Amino acid sequence: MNILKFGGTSVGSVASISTLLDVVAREVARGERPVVVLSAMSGVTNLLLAAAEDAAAGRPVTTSLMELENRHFGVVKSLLDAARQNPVLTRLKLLFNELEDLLHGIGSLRELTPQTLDRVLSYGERCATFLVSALAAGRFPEALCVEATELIRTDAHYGQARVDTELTEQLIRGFVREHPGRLLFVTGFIARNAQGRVTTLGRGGSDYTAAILGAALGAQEIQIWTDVNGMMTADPRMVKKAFSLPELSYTEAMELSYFGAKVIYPPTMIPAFMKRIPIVIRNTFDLDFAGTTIRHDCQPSALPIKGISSINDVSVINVEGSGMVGKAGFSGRLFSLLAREQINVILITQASSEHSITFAVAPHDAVRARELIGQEFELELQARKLELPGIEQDLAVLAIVGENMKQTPGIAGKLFQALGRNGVNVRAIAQGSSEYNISVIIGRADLAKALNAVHDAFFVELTKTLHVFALGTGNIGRTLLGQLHAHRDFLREQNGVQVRVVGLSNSRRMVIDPSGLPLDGWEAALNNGHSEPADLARFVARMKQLNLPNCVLLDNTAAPEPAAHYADALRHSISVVTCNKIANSGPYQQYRELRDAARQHGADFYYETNVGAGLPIIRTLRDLRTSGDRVERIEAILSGTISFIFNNFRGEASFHDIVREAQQRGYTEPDPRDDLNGRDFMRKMLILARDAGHPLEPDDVIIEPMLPAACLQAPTVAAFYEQLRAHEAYFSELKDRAAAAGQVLRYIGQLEDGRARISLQMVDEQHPFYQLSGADNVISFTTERYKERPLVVKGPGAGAEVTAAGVFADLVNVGTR
Ligand SMILES: NC(=O)c1ccc[n+]([C@@H]2O[C@H](COP(=O)([O-])OP(=O)(O)OC[C@H]3O[C@@H](n4cnc5c(N)ncnc54)[C@H](O)[C@@H]3O)[C@@H](O)[C@H]2O)c1
Ligand SMILES: N[C@@H](CCO)C(=O)O
Ligand code: NA
Repeated sequence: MNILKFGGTSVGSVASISTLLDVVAREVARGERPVVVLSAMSGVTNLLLAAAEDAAAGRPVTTSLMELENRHFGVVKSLLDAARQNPVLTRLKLLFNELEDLLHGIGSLRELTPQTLDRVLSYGERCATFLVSALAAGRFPEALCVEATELIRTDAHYGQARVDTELTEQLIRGFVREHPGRLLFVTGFIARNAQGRVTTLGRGGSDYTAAILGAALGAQEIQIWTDVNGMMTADPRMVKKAFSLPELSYTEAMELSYFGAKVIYPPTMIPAFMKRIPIVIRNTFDLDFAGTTIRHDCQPSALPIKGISSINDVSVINVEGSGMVGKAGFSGRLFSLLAREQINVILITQASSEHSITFAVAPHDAVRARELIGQEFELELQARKLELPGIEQDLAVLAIVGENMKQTPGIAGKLFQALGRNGVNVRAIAQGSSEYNISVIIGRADLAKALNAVHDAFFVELTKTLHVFALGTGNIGRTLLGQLHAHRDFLREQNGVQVRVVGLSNSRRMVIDPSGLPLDGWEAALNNGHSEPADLARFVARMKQLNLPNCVLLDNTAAPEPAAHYADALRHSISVVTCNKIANSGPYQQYRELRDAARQHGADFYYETNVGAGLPIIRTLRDLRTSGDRVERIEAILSGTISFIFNNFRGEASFHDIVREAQQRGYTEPDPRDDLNGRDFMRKMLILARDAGHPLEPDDVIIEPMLPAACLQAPTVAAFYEQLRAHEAYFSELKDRAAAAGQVLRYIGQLEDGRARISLQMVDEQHPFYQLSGADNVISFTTERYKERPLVVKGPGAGAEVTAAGVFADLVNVGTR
């Protein structure tokens, strides 16, 4: 035999009541005779409460009564043939008249006692249960409406009465024995005390009714029919990736539902828990969904946690002072006081120094709690042995829950790493030694970010989402977006990463969409009605304000402006990935500041493509240094453009045309003068020198120009190309001189003893840089370990595909090291 409990939304409409009856019919068809427990129609309890308060305040209640009548009558008229409506409407009308008299009584007395309120509220369940049983009678002639006042006996604690279990079980069994073969429709929530007065069972009371009935009758299963797909891994309104849990233990279900997940009210599970009756949470609006089963013998799960619960508004009170140290009974006094005054304490922590106790309460209790402490500890306060506590507001609780956490190291580490990396400050922590709940208090504004970050960290079989704010849609930017689009399935399946581009800007337009821009339709998005004129400061401000987890600022521009925002982003724990060299090659002070900000705020700052595009140069240098090696000398060709020029400047080709070709192939900077005047190379040498441990300033890198002065001074790109043409003779003379000596031209950078220089050289076959083609870069590191033969990295060092690929790799590595 099963207990089927239907919540307010399941009896809220004509459609849901029909479904409800189908569910009952399915059970009956299987030869079962379930007991059905019903809540009031959705909204009705609140309506009754408001009507009672109105009556007590002398306000009219006619509108409320009308609404009540309309809602119930509406269902009867839609679901019952006209011929059978009358007796049902009459009986309902009788109930409404009783209620009206009661409200008039309250109005005359101008008084609403808890006892009377329970009586008023009972009409919600009584009307709904009568209504549903009357509708059911058409399909099941054995249907019987039962008021739980006949079945459940409580004390006189109105509003939240305590059940006399023994007597109640006798009553229930007796009733069922006396009504063999009947299909019972029982009112949830209400009961009766020894004086015969109506009582209610408190919040979630109908679930409790179901559990009491289930326990008394030894039910096989208690089904709680609601309007959501069972219990989920986190609040689905805040965590889009939250998913329904197939199974939970009673403990886990209690831990999860104390916070947030109001699917089931925890105390209601106790009778079921005692008798080990599974509770199945089902969705009336999704019959195919199997639901969540709460049972004592769950299948073992590989996941360390079951879910993350949260309370999105709490206040914290921190009681501090020397008077507490080593003082037995202090916390006893404190918490008895709060208990006596009905202040619910959500979480408590005390450091072993005993110098302070922190506890969290609902915001509406905070001021009173503080006042009570002021009164209770007046003497200690006067003697300055205690400080009058302050109230910290706008806080939230996040808790990870699961029985598998027990005896498993690393869970807390993972939780705090996810929080720390995302810049979420933890204000207080609590974990019981039972080890199935770790709770942290954090700022309310960080809750959504924290929930998502922690969800990503623990449910690793799901994909992690990177939230990217990208600048630049030029040569590199658009190529990268194309690569991300082309590889999105691979990324998700192989790396468990989803890249969501939330913000995109070029120098003209920008667009921000927290749900993610289409990677293949970004051009349209950048120009449609949701986009706006580019405004970097606003873009960055929105990025910070959205406060998304695993957030990355991506700079694919060649502009100086974005660099000014890197440190700010890093300080907000937003990682920065850039192929733009400007930030790393400005004043040394700025270079340092960025690294400090990244380290202090747990964010990543990746810039592999600053040197040698996608070639692993920055990474190699870092690995050498972190493993204790010391770089003695670097020799390198780091201008892909110039490399391409010298590799192709042969025979009849003109210098001018080759430079143009390098630009067309996407090797050059947006302004090719930056390559040919050595500035781009200088930036790379500077970054390498700094990464090798030398605090150089830009002017410290000596550049021997490879162009005649007139070319260097050209005021525009067009003028620059004209000058190149005008100096063809100069270039071919250079080329011929090298050829005559059996050599080739190479523009080479050197770093030795902390000094960096770039110069034009002619090298012969013996030189390791002789053999190059295309836009190859080559770098040779001579170090303490690589002394006899240097470590050499060589390959294409410019071009959109290889550069975008390097940025891609940096992006995917965010948060992994
Ligand atoms: N070409 C290569 O092989 C290579 C290799 C390594 C690194 N890089 C670096 O890649 C970067 C981009 O080069 P590119 O060839 O794609 O340049 P590009 O000129 O083609 O594109 C630059 C983009 O940045 C945008 N932009 C400029 N200022 C902006 C601002 N303030 N806010 C937002 N967007 C802005 C422009 O609108 C454009 O979309 C440069 O820093 C370059 O040094 C290039
Ligand atoms: N313009 C650069 C691209 C790589 O940073 C070059 O030619 O090397
Ligand atoms: Na690189």
